[in-house]
Order: sequence, then C-alpha cells, then structure tokens
Amino acid sequence: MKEHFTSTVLGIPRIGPNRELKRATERYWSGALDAEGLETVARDLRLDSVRALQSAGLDSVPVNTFSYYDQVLDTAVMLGALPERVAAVVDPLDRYFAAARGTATIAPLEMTKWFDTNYHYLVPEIGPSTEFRLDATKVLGELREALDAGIPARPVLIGPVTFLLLSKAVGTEDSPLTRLDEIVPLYVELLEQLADAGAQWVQLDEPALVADRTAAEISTARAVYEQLSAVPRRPAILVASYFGSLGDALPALASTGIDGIAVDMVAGDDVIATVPALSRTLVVAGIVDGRNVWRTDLEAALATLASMLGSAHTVAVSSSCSLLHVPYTVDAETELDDALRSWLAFGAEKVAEVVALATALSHGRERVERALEESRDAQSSRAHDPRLSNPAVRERLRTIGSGATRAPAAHRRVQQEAALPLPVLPTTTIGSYPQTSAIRVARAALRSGEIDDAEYRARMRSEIVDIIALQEKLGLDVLVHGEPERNDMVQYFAERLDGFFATSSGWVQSYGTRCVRPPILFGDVTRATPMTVDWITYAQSLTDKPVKGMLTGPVTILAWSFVRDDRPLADTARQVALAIRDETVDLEAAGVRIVQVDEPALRELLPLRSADQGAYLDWSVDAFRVATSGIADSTAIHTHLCYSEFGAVIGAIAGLDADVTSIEAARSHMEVLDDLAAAGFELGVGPGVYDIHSPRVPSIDEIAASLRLALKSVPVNRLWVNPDCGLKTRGHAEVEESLRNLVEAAKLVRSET
Ligand SMILES: CN1c2c(nc(N)[nH]c2=O)NC[C@@H]1CNc1ccc(C(=O)N[C@@H](CCC(=O)N[C@@H](CCC(=O)N[C@@H](CCC(=O)O)C(=O)O)C(=O)O)C(=O)O)cc1
Ligand SMILES: N[C@@H](CCS)C(=O)O
Ligand SMILES: [Zn+2]
Repeated sequence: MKEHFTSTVLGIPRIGPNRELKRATERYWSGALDAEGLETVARDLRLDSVRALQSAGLDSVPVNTFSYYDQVLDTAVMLGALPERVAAVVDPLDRYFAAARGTATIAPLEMTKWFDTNYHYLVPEIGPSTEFRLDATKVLGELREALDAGIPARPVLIGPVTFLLLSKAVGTEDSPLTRLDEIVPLYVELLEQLADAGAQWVQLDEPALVADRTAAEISTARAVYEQLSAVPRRPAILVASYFGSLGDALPALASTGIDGIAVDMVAGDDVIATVPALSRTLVVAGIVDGRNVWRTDLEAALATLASMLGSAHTVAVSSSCSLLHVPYTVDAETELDDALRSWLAFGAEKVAEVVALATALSHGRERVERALEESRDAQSSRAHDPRLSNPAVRERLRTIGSGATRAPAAHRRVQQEAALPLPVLPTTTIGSYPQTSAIRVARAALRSGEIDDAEYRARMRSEIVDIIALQEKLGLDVLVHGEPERNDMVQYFAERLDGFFATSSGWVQSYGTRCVRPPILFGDVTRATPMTVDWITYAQSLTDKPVKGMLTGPVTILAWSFVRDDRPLADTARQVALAIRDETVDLEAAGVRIVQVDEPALRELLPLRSADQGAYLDWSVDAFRVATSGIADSTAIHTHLCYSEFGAVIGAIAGLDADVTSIEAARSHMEVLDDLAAAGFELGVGPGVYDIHSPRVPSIDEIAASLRLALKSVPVNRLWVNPDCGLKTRGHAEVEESLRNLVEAAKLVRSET
C-alpha cells in the first residue's frame, strides 16, 4: 500500500464564507469586474480554504473542488466535451459561462439534480461530434497553487464512469458509456501529469456507483479501475463513493489495484469486514455527516471505527461526502442560543471532528478527551431539550391516521366549476415574479433595522399592486400575488413555523451563483398563526380575477431544510403537512378558491436504490394528502413540480390527487404528458409551455405549437397554460413579453378548438 493519510474531507464549500465568489462572478457577468479581478477573488478563497484545512490538522487536503460554476462542467472542459455550439465563444472563461448559462443565441447545457441533493449540475452532451481531448490546466493549476503553499494536496476529479453515466446522448442512440474507451486513455495521461506535478494521491469520485447499477456496469467500472491502477507512473488512487452504499460495486473496486476507497458510513450501510480484499486498501471512512448539520456523536463514531480497525483494515477518517452541502461555520451564526449552537457542526466544525477522530485512532482517546466530553454534553443536551417534543401535534396526527383523502376528483370538479367558472385553456403562472434588487434591498433594510415592519409591508404591498396590475393588463385568467415577501419558498415558511430555526449566514450553493439558506428543523413542527393569508387576501382585494393561495408542500420543505435525525422523516413530514393543512383551511376561510401547494422536490428525495423507493413514495404522497385534504370539495388544490426527470415518480404524481398539476415539460417536449396518461392520471394539467431557465422570450407560434402538441395527449377541458416554473430569477421586461405571448398563444389555440 502507498503511504497513506489519516484524515481528510471529500470536498469543501467554494462560494465563499460571505458569498464572495457569487458576488464577484455576478459582477463579472455584469461587466463590473474583469477576469483578472474575478480570478483574484477565486484564488484568495481557494488558498484561504486549503490553508484552513491544513491548519485544522488534515494530512490530506482536497483541491480542485473549487469551481466557477459546477464540477461536472469543469470535467467536461477537462475532457474537451463541450458542445459545438459554444465553440464560437473565443475566450475560455466566457465559453465556460456560455455553456453554463447560455447567451442570447446559445442554449445552455441542461441543468439537473446532483443525486438526491439540492445541488444542480450541468449535463454534458455526448454525441458524434464530441472529440475528447485532455486539457488539465485547471486541476494542475490548483494542485500547483496548493503545493507551492506547502499543502498536502489531493486533486479531486469526477471519475470516468460517473462522468459518462451523468452525461446525456445527443444526436445518437448510443449511451455515453460506450465512449469509455476514448476517455480512459485521457485519465491515464492525466494521472501521469498529476504524478509529474507532485500529487501523492488523486481522488476520483464515482458516486454513480451507489445507485442501482447493472452487473455489466459494475464490471465495466472494475475494468476501468484495473486499467487506471496499472498505470506505472501515477499518484495513489482513491475512488470516492458517497450518498449511499456501493453494494456489489465495493468488492468489484476492491479487487482492482486502487489504493483507497471512500465509503459513506452515514447514508450507506456497506459492511467493510465482509470484503476481504479491502485489507489491501486504505478505507476512507466517511463517518462525519457531510450533508446534515448535527454534531457527530464522537463516542459512537469511535466505536464504529475501532471495530473496523479490529478487522485489520487501514482506516482514514473523513466526511461522508463533500462539505459543499453544508454552510462554512457555526461561528458566523450570531442569533443561536447556546444549546442549539452546541448541537451543530457546519463545515469547519466537521473538519475538527474528523481531526479529533483521527487523532483518537492514531494517538489514543486521551488526546481528545475534551472534544469527546463536549460531544457527549451536546448529545445529552439535545436529547433532553423540551423544545424537541410537542405532545399536542403528535396526538393530532394520531387522530388523523393514515390515508387522508378527498371526495372523488370528478365530483370535486363539478363543485369547483360551479364555484369558479374559468375559460377553456385557462392561463396562469407558477407563483413568483422577478425578485428584484429593490425587493431584496428592502428585506436587507428590514433586517438591519433601517426600515420598520410597517414600511417593509408597505413596500411589498406596492410590489403586489404592480404584479396584479401587470397580470390584469396581460389578461391572465388565474392570478398570483408574485411572492415578493418570500426570501425563499422554503425558508419563508420555516421562519414562521415552530420547530425550525433559520440561520443568518448559512449559505449553501444550489447552482452556479444561486444559493439557499436551508433552515434547520430541530423539533416537532407546529404553526402558531397564519403565514400567508394577509398577503393573498390583499392581492385578491385588488382584482376580480381569482388569486391563487401559494404554499410549499411538506416534502419540499423537508428536502430543502436540514432535518432532525432523531425521528423518522415520514413522521416529521406529517407534522409539516399538518401545518400546511391549517394554512389551506385559513386561506379557504378567507375566500380563496384555489390553493397551490408546490412540491418541486418530490423527485429529489426519491431514494437512489429502487428497493427503498416504494416506502418513500407512500409517505411522501400521504404527507401531501394530509396537507391538502382539509378543505371543501369546491376549493381546488393545484400543485407544481419541476427540476426532475419524473419517470419513477409518475405514479406518485397521480397519487397526489391534486385538481391541477403544473409540471416542467418544455425541455422534454411534452413527453411527460404521455407518461402521466399511462399512469392513469386524469386530472387537470399545466405542462410548462416555455423554459423559464433562460432569458429567451418564446414566440407566440412556439408556445402555440407546444399547446397543440400537448392537446394530442390531454383533452382540451383538462389543459392549463403556464410557464415551466416561477419567474423569480428572470427580469421584468422578458417576463412581460413572454407572458404576453403566452396569453396570445392560448387565445390562438382556443380559437382552433
Ligand atoms: C426552485 N429552487 C429552489 C431550491 N431550493 C430552495 N431552497 N429554494 C428554491 O427556490 N432548489 C431548486 C431550485 C433552485 N433554484 C434557485 C433559484 C434561485 C435562487 C436564488 O435566487 N437565491 C438567491 C438568494 C435567495 C434569498 O435567500 N434571498 C434573501 C437574501 C437576499 C440577499 O442576498 N440579500 C443581500 C442584500 C440585498 C441585495 O443587495 O440584493 C444580502 O443579504 O447581502 C432575500 O431575498 O431576502 C441568491 O441570490 O442566490 C436559489 C435557488
Ligand atoms: N411557487 C414557486 C415554485 C417554484 S418551484 C415559484 O413560483 O417560484
Ligand atoms: Zn418550479
């Protein structure tokens, strides 16, 4: 075995402790900062991060986990696999951003969920025109930068199998995986270049191996790593898995000549002792949770690690996955009470936990007695805190039981048409209108005390006046209030529910420069007072057209929060559902006739292994039904789904039993409609008729063509007309033009029916 290390993490956040990279990149895009200025910000952030990891005591430090946008896009650049359409952009940085975000004339790469996280990657397009060619500039640069600073740097790269499994075939039916024999030689060349540059170890990430894989795919992975490990001049190879168990891929990888395997001991349950070949390999034990924010129970972790050592393995301690998914440090949180603070570990605190565990393994637990004691105290404080348990909500849920349902859909439909007549092909939007800088500045001013609550509300009301006026002018049929008052569709609710607390600086990258501040769900969840009724009723007071109530569903609230790990997720989902149910009832009592309950993350939480999916779909559908079955038959429930390949959840979408489902469909050319029909879906549906992820304004003809296509799969009396998703990231001018065309297209197609 090559000389091994004892402590590491698989990756680190990169957006900057105060979102410095986000701000610098957005300034570069707007022309306010040049490329050199942007690179200076980036280099300073990289060096600060790796120096902090070294001084915290890690003896192997990941590098090349920095990215200007996304690590999968970086890998595509490294392999020469950008689509031909961006080649016309001469400057490499601008070409990179063109692939990520598109330009006025170039469509960007598709963006999709990174496994079951709230991070999104760009999907490489592999086809006949792809000519792979190695360009290792980025990784070699970041390696050199760290080595020059005296850091024991370990370059991190996406492995070849995962890269191709995450790519999509374009212009061919052949799976990208058939191109392995073209990219493996590039990885061989890369290993040689990294060795020459002084890398002792390299990390090749293969998270795709924790999902269900065929025997053929696993033996392909084995063959790849046999080939790579046979390279004579190379760094030691660590193959990293995360987000679940490797299962059969573990013995397959262990049988090759690789030097280390990282296993996720939080989300996975691989049993190291059952794979004898692992005794030749460094086992990098991902025992510190890289995805949630709870402090590690160090005693329990030490016991697990000791049993691995007992079975004669060489072990290094690590995070279970990259720390990209957690905020930088708890130290930045100024508004937490001491008890809550003591339960948490963000990025920096997780690194300290890794170091404490590794020190205990190498030098004995007495060296870290203080850390062990603090960990024990935190476990005990959390277990006994009265805020964690609310007997009333538990009792309420027991009485609701399972299987909450409404009357049959056909009956509801009659009631709803009588309560709220609408034209055929009703037009609507998904909820949010542009979150302008004026809105965010007002919110920042409220936080800093520069304006008071009354002034803030007045400003938001004035936004709502404008948004309602715009929709009336455009002639939309079902209006929304535009969500100006929401910092985020999950955080807004979490800030108003008991059982959650919000962070002040806990930013996590969602995609590109877009970040979220996931709230922390720590105790039983209840709703003290209505959360949205004032805003919706105000919007309704401004118009005779119906305004939709707008809520986020229980599964999405959980998916985009850090959730408690001391209760089953299914129970917590039902508690959140009850809070949303109470809100639907209050909206209805205030005269609202349509309540939309968004579940864009329904697909995201789907377990990666099919064996676990059925149980998840059961409880997630049940939670939605608990949330939406408290109202009269005459009140319509709408839902909205996006950001997904819906395949495995199509049946569940039907199971939600929402009266109308708006669903992302523009990019898949309405294919989802046939899938829904095949799953027996017979309710209202609003397939998105244009993609809101791009500033491009769709023409009337284009939208009309989408509607005609949709009408081949959905009867006219069930079809709604709406964009793919909310408009919060778009600008006012393009929104107005796009929606004008949407309304015109609906009129045109109505005249044809
Ligand atoms: C639909 N999506 C969402 C996901 N997850 C969520 N939790 N929420 C989502 O909506 N996952 C899947 C997708 C991902 N998509 C997006 C899209 C857009 C964003 C985004 O725009 N994020 C914003 C931050 C949003 C926010 O919290 N805003 C706050 C704070 C705003 C702020 O930064 N204020 C400044 C001062 C004001 C100024 O000068 O502009 C400051 O504090 O310094 C708010 O509005 O109050 C982003 O900017 O990244 C995320 C995911
Ligand atoms: N109502 C939300 C859904 C986003 S998925 C919005 O319009 O932004
Ligand atoms: Zn959406």
